[in-house]
Amino acid sequence: MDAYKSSVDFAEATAFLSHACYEQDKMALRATLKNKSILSGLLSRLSSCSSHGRVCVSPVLVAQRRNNSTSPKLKVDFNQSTGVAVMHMQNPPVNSLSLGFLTEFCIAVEKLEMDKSCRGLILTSSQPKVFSAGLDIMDMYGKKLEQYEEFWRAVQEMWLKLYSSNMVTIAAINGSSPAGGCLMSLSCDYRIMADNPRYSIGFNETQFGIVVPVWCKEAMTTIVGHRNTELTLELGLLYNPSDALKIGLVDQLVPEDQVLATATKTMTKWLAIPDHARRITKSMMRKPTIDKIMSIREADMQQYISFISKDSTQKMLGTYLEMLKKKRG
Ligand SMILES: CC/C=C\CCC/C=C/C(=O)SCCNC(=O)CCNC(=O)[C@H](O)C(C)(C)COP(=O)(O)OP(=O)(O)OC[C@H]1O[C@@H](n2cnc3c(N)ncnc32)[C@H](O)[C@@H]1OP(=O)(O)O
Repeated sequence: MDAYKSSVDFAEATAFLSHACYEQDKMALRATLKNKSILSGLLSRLSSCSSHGRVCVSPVLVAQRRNNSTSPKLKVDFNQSTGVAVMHMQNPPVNSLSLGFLTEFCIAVEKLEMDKSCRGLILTSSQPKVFSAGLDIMDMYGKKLEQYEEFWRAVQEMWLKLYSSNMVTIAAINGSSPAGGCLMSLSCDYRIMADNPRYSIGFNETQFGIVVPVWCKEAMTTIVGHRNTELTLELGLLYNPSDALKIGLVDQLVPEDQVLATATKTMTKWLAIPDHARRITKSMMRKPTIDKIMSIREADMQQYISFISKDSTQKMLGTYLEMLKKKRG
């Protein structure tokens, strides 16, 4: 129950935040989130429900839809005639999933989710050569415990929002997508990747001494099976696009300049299926994983905080950051 409530806390906050698109408002609301007494007041006004595995919030707190909204880290183009939104990630240089980015991302997905006319979401990158570099290591390095907690809650929420979305979700992977970037695309219904051997996708975490959360392992197993998950996660493997296709980590490869067009065409095919039947089926496939994750959400949080704040973990992250920076110098 606590785990469920926590999810609603963040969902409520993100829905509320969609009224307040600017930095000051976001900071104020984040502060509010930390204040349990205010939060419980807000919660009592919130009627929460769980439908087909998707956690949703009371429409009372949901903002009016605004089309083609532009925020600093995301650009959302919503075409009302097709019912498809294209979300361009634009968090330079490498679309790392920072707390700020994840907050905006959750708000944007929540807004689209609540808009009945939006049936499909294509996720892509505005950055050259990179879909997403994964979690922002700066948010996992040298921070206070409460900052680790806030960050991890946003990571969990990003995954839950995408994985449990009622919309058809397609990842148009137009660049490298390691670690958290791979997780983000794995949460979608379909993955189309640019056929460029310079790009890579997978989970490299163990290579620099960290471990993916159990829910990431679960989600990956449902897609590429136990053996491929075992090999990828233990060895920290990143695949080139053709190897990723072979193990089923992506569904289709296309020339780089056709990624978005193919995603749009594929979306039309998916949207030809009656929504209710597709949604119920999606829920049938994903709800067991979502339920499992919800039931361990707080334990997962504690495990993350204790792991990430260890001196040995911090030392390895520091070394990895140095290595990333030296690569350029
Ligand atoms: C119990 C559970 C515990 C823990 C679970 C945690 C699970 C963690 C998941 C993660 O996602 S951790 C992040 C893993 N990501 C990576 O390892 C990717 C690292 N980045 C790259 O490999 C490359 O940057 C690239 C994405 C392939 C792009 O290469 P490119 O040559 O185009 O860029 P460059 O490497 O020069 O980077 C530019 C700039 O960006 C900084 N950077 C890169 N990635 C990250 C990141 N993930 N977080 C923060 N910063 C990142 C890099 O240092 C450069 O910075 P600089 O300009 O200051 O030098």
